[in-house]
Amino acid sequence: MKDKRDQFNQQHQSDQQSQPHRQHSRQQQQPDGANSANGEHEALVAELTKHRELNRQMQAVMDSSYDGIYLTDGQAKTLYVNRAYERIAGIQATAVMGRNMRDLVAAGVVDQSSSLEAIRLKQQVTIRQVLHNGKEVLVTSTPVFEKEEAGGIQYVVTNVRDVSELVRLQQELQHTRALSERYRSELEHMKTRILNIPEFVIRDRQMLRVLETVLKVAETDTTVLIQGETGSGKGRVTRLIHSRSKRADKSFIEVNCGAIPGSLMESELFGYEKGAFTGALTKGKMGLFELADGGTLVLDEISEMPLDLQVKLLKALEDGTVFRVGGQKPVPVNVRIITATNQDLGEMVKQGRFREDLYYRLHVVPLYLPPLRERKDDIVPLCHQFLEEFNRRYQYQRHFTPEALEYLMRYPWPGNVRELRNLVERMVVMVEEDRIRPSDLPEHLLTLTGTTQGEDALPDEPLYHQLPLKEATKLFQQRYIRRMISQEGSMKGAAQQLEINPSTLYRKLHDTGEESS
Ligand SMILES: Nc1ncnc2c1ncn2[C@@H]1O[C@H](COP(=O)(O)OP(=O)(O)OP(=O)(O)O)[C@@H](O)[C@H]1O
Repeated sequence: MKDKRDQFNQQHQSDQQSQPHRQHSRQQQQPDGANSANGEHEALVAELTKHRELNRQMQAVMDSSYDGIYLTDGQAKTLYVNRAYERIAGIQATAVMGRNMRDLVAAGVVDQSSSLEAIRLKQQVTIRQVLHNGKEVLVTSTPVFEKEEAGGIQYVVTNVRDVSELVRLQQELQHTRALSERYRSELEHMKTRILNIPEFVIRDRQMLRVLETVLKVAETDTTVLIQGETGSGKGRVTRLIHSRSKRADKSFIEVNCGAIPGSLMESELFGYEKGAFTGALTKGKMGLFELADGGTLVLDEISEMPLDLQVKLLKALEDGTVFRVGGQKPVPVNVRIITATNQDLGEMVKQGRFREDLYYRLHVVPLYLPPLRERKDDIVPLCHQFLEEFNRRYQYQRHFTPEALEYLMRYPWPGNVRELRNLVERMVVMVEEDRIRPSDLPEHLLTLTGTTQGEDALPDEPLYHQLPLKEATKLFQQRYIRRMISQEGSMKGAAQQLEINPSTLYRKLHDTGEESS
């Protein structure tokens, strides 16, 4: 084949070289008056030249194609293969020229023929072929029909693409993906160890990211706003920020804005001068801002702060000074403020229930702690942590069976980590054997798994059996209070409805019997 191609090229070149000479001699030889024969002859020569040029172009295309090209006639007899085909198949063109595809399949040169299929089906066919040299190729055969209508197949043009490289790359990619997935999970495991926060159990990826941000902002004095459902760990995060900050050895003061009556909040936060109001101490009193000077002040349930006080808080944050109630001169304070809430503060701003300017001032670094049901990876490690804690405390060797853990994984945990911690403690204390099985779990947990129930939902009857009356009353109270808070939109509103004061409501809501951690 190569010889044929070279012959073709040589022939073509010599044709071109000889052409001007021949034209010249024709001009010399033509007698005058023989114009018409002359014209015809010239047209033929021009036509021939055009065809030769076209042929040369086609040859160039075939030779420079990276894909193999294989041409057969309508009976599958090989007419032509290009250089790329020789390279891909690792054979000389002469080995297949003039041979029928049926013979080549029978001889094992190729395992199957798409040209034969295209002839049989009279349409384009694509197959994957394995060549005798082991290469994997993608072969597309296109039949070319004779000009006459209903004519048979004149040629079959086959494009042969070497996909071995592609397949190898694909395998490599899969391997690399698997490897990087393994590294990623190892890295995440290592990260928790590097973060070295033994008291903080985290496995979930979202939480790891939150914790990374926490550790980054801890070193700065930025205002942090922590949002998340009740029991999701906001309190823990605030303590972590303080303990990792350069203020760690200074005061850390937490105040729950929902637990202080609005009328007292200003004097609690900013202090008062002597004689500021009836009942005020004669020498006046420092506020929490002043007490926290040099350290960290946590304003929990910030959504409960009255609007007029929000203005004063913003001013204190902007100026770094506070005015005591009844005081005239500003008192400079150096306090890092961390705020926390289980309400959607952005939504409250939209509803005009929280000042927008303060929101943006607090929102410098927002942190969102996802609810436990959205970070199920944390459930089992948290269980183990709490089991360890309570086994140590009560001198037991309790453990959950895999089936019991399954239930814990499926439960929606409306009270988040706090609820999980309480449940583990209850289980450790109440079960008879060391194994904690599904039958030991509270009924509501068994019936609620797989469903989501709002945290304000009141428990079903079965929840109470097995529980001592004191426990059951406490549980009922907490759920009832939560429902009232979400109904009223604030702790204060709920306290009013329930005819108790906000600090009692707050205490009852958080009365878990747990040690403060
Ligand atoms: N990642 C954690 N690892 C270990 N214990 C945790 C974790 N997150 C929360 N806890 C524990 O869960 C309980 C509830 O957490 P915390 O008080 O921080 O929640 P909270 O979001 O501040 O709740 P609330 O909004 O009701 O005040 C605490 O006992 C806390 O120590």
